[in-house]
Amino acid sequence: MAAFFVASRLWQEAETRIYLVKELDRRTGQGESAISVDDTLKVIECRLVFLSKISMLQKELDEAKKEGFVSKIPIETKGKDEKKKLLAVVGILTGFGRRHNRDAIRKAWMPTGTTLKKLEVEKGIIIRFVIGRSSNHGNNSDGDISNENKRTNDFLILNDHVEALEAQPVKTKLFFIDALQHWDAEFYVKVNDDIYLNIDALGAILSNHVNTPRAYIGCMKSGGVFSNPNDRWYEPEWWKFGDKKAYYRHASGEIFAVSRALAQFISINKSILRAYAHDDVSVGSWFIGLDVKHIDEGKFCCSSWSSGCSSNSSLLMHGSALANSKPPAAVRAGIPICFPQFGNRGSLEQHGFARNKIWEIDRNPPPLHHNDCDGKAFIDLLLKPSEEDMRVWPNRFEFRLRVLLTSDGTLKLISRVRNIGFKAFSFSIAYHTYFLVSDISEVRVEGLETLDYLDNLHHKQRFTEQGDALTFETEVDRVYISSPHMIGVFDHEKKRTFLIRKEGLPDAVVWNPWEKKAKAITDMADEEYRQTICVDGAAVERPITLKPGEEWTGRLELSALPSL
Ligand SMILES: O=P(O)(O)OC[C@H]1O[C@@H](O)[C@H](O)[C@@H](O)[C@@H]1O
Repeated sequence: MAAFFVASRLWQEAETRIYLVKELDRRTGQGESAISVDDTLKVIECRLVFLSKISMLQKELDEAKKEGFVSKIPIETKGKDEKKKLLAVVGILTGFGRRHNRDAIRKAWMPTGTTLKKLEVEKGIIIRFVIGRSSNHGNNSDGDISNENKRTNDFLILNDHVEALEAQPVKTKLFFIDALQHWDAEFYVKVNDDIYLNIDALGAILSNHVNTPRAYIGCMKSGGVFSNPNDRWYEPEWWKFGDKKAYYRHASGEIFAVSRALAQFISINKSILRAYAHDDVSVGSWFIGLDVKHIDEGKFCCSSWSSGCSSNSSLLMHGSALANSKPPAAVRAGIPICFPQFGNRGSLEQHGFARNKIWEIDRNPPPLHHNDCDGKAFIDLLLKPSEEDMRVWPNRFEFRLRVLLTSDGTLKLISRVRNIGFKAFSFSIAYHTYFLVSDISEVRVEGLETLDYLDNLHHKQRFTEQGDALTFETEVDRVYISSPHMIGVFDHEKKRTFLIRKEGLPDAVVWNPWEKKAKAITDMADEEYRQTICVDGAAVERPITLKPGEEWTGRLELSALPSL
């Protein structure tokens, strides 16, 4: 075979040489060429080598395409340059049972309707909820999303993706691929559907990195791999992470951005990119070995008041409140539990008796939902009615409260009230949460716009909130009815947002006593009303009724994030 190749090559060369000599003579009319025949042969040799290299490369390219290493779709450049490139596509990964979260996000930070379009045109930022299909295509869940989208027009539906909790890494991958196909942007940003985002600030951060090649921006972390199946972040393939079981550097999953080049890399290599149990770790793994610029952006460190995003974040514990309070007595600080009555809506003492009691430690609580076990630091408390309580409120109950601090700094309070008596009873409840703010005039509460509220300062009359967001210039004491699951308390001066997430607590109480009332409150210094805002997850307007043996659960989650 090799001999045949050499012989035929020599024959070709001899033939070419004779042809060339004749051709050169003809063109120059001279007996000798200005370029020697040998030189010309070198040029031809070169050309032949090039041609064969090109054909080899073409073959390799075809193979690579088959393997999925390179895109099969030619990258269109024509036409796209004429359009202005977008700054970012923000995908909020959501699910079928998450309608409340979406509504809360629409109310809290995501523009809707024409404002969404305006954001796109003026700031080059596209925002969409990202969702797949149900396993049983066309069922109610898909129909509900289609209907919601007809109204809101703010979804990116991944038709090739089947929704499942464990499929989040694949969904994140598909988001990048789909978003890239739809929009040509500098960055593609993935966010969870339970975070608060300041769009302007996001735009500013991303604009700073437009010229950074292959940027991967997020709250960068590494740390130990969770190898215990009971951990929320359990990684079944923990053994792949070496003896030290430590993650490589990756951006925390709540929010992170990748530049267009990285999104393209993901799109091209989709079939060979490995998905681990969680999307943040998976994305980090895809970039190992690439020349990627990991940008640690502290402002992306959401939901964490422990990991540097807000060093002095805390719930309100005024010095004066602590100094003056002597248990058992209500503290106007922290999170007193108002139970079984809210305010003076009943015959009991103001806010019920639970906040004035010493609760016992519950050493053996009945099991909780696994999502309520994701913190290493927690305490279980138990309140049972005393004889004195039974005299004023003759209902037999057990109130179990788990107070839990998750590893990402979220404070969770999970209440379970069980009727252990023989007759039904009704109760109201509020987590009377005191937040520490820089100055009440710098504070804005979002998520309550357009809602109806009962105004405690006007005989509990019903009004409708008119403003875009709630700001404070005077005393406020209101119960907002049927409020969203998520409410944001913004502190402009501190550039910090408290995020309140609640379940089983349809109402939200907002209270600031203002100057005059503050002076009358013994455990609040005269000026402390300025640093105080209470926003409570509550069930007030419609008390909760429990029949014998029934149990009610209510959850409150508080996190502090930097307002970008
Ligand atoms: O002084 P207390 O009993 O702790 O209550 C403080 C305030 O708590 C709020 O939740 C009520 O809506 C207000 O009416 C009340 O004044």
